[in-house]
Amino acid sequence: MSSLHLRLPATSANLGAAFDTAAIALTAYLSIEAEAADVFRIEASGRNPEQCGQIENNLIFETYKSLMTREGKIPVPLAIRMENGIPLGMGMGSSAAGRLAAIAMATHFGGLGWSSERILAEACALEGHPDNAAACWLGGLVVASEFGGGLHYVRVEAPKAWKALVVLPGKPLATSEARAVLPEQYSRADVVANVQAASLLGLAFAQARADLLPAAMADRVHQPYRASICALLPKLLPLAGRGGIHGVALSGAGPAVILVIDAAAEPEARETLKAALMGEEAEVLAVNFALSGGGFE
Ligand SMILES: Nc1ncnc2c1ncn2[C@@H]1O[C@H](COP(=O)(O)OP(=O)(O)O)[C@@H](O)[C@H]1O
Ligand SMILES: N[C@@H](CCOP(=O)(O)O)C(=O)O
Repeated sequence: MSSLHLRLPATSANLGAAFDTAAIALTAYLSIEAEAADVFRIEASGRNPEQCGQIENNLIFETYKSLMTREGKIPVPLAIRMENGIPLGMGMGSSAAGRLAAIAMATHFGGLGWSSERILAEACALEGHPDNAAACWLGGLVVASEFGGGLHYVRVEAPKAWKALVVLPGKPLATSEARAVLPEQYSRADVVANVQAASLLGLAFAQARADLLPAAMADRVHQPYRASICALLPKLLPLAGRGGIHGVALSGAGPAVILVIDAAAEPEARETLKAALMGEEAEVLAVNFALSGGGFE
């Protein structure tokens, strides 16, 4: 059987108000070369190589095996060579990329015949929200809805003049933990504020309206509750609209924070960021917005 090569981008979900709805693909990648083998093997390099290289309880192998079994196939053991550019547990969509890789491998090695749309739908179901998986598979900025049990989405390309600085703290945070702090109910004022911001967001990206980003990336649904477990967020939120930085939001469920900046103003944005960090240890990852996702067909 032929080998399978996959290249899946990191994603930053929510972008503030578009909680569980929008995400943007970034130019940091999970690359995988997989082939049928006698036993399961992984050779991992890049970020978090120990965790990525574990055979037991590995998200990718577990997802692959459970899908194959569910579809009545014997899970063919796989040998994987992985180069991982997506930090795990930082809010950059590593689990969405990993799950999509597993589903694509089950499709290929199990001969499932699933379309690209079906692969994406399976990933959204496993993730429990469609944002990261849709942007990872399709590229660009994707707004997705699960209205009526189906997946509905639209994709736009981010303005070429914009890029992002993703600010990573030292310790990861599991998405499940960051979801557990959210309330079950919200006031009408909070919901209206988020509908306004999220509606602006898509149009601000589509029309390159950097002036709208401070308002379009404001959020009252998840960030206020996650601020206590994502220490960089309250420090960096006030930078929106200042010193070359257009908008600021928690990246996905955190703990990383994404700054949308003018590419031409990167040195100024870095200076503004450095001053706000006040010597606090953080890695700054500069990325462009990825136009292509990992999907095939
Ligand atoms: N390349 C990978 N290889 C193995 N496991 C992975 C990989 N990427 C993600 N994971 C699993 O997903 C977890 C992170 O998922 P999650 O908490 O949703 O954070 P995020 O998606 O923001 O990185 C990791 O702790 C690990 O269990
Ligand atoms: N909408 C989700 C996004 C989670 O993204 P991740 O990259 O942190 O897995 C949420 O905010 O919980």
